[in-house]
Amino acid sequence: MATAKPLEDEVVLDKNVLQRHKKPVCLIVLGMAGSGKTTFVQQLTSRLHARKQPPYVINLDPACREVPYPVNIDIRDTVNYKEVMKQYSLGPNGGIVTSLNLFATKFDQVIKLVEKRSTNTDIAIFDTPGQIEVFTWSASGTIITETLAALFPTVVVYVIDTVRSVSPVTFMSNMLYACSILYKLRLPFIVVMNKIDVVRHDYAMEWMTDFDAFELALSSDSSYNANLSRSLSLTLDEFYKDLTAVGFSAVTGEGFDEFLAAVDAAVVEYETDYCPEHERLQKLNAEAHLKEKSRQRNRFDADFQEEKGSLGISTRRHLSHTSEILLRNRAEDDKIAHKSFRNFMEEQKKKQQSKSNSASS
Ligand SMILES: Nc1nc2c(ncn2[C@@H]2O[C@H](COP(=O)(O)OP(=O)(O)OP(=O)(O)O)[C@@H](O)[C@H]2O)c(=O)[nH]1
Repeated sequence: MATAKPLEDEVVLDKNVLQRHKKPVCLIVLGMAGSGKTTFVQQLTSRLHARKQPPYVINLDPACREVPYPVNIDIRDTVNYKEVMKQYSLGPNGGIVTSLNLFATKFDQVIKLVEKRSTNTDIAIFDTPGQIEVFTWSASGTIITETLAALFPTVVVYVIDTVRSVSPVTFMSNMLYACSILYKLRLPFIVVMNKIDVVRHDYAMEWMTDFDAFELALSSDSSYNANLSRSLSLTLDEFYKDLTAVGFSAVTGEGFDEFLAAVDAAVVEYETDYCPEHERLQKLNAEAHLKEKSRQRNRFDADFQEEKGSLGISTRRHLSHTSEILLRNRAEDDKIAHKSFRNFMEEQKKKQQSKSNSASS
């Protein structure tokens, strides 16, 4: 398992993280409700401000009552979550999803604003809704994450409550969730073990590196959940190996330097692993798109040729039939016109004759 080592010289760290990129590093903060995401963002923001490196902060939680940090973009200024619930007759979670969807349609404007700050902001922080699945498994969450990752160095920060995770089964649930997000987003990932001012995170670090220690923690539990956690722990071994985890206290700020070092390493990972993979996938997508386009064109051409053949005969038949009718109609019309003209002339003749008869008598 990778743990970020705090650098001794803070100035060197700042140069590494903050000067290598012309674009800000985007941190997407995720975590279960109550894990401490908002307090974490608050702590991070105030420390960065104290260093005269104010971050650009975006709140993506439409349902939060108040934001305890200076926020640059707030979803609540764009979407009224309660109004959305009322208008679409939705419950709280549906309201959050729909609000996020509405906000995602304007995300290009957020991107422009973050880009504008590129010269004087090194970190952009995105605080997400407490209902984690609303962001991680929604279309808007995916759109937001993928758009950011395509344009900026982007890192997922997964906040875990160290106090609640002392139970091995809860710890395993949290890790499974982290694993599923990592494999879904495939972005550099940092696990922040929060609240270390209450419970140190050493136990969790040990469980991730030593299966026997985790097994021992579960030994008194013979429930189905415990057995499942035991076998899952073996399965997650590979995941743990590449995972970066840092202890943090969102209340005291302990772990801040270690966290920044982890961000620095994650940005390198973004450049060396994510970007080439992203480009490779984009190339593959473009190739597949071209292939599909040419397949459709060939199919259209083939269908057109086929139709042209059969349509030619029927069209000719149709045309000759139509012209026959037209010719027949015109002849009929001529006949009628001719007859009525003859009648008219006859009548005129009769009128003329009767006039001359009366004049002579
Ligand atoms: N002792 C201690 N308490 C913390 C820490 N971080 C957060 N808390 C407390 O944990 C509770 C939840 O914190 P929040 O920051 O609101 O958590 P959240 O994940 O944003 O919660 P949601 O918005 O519901 O998702 C609050 O009472 C915080 O004061 C920490 O590092 N140490």
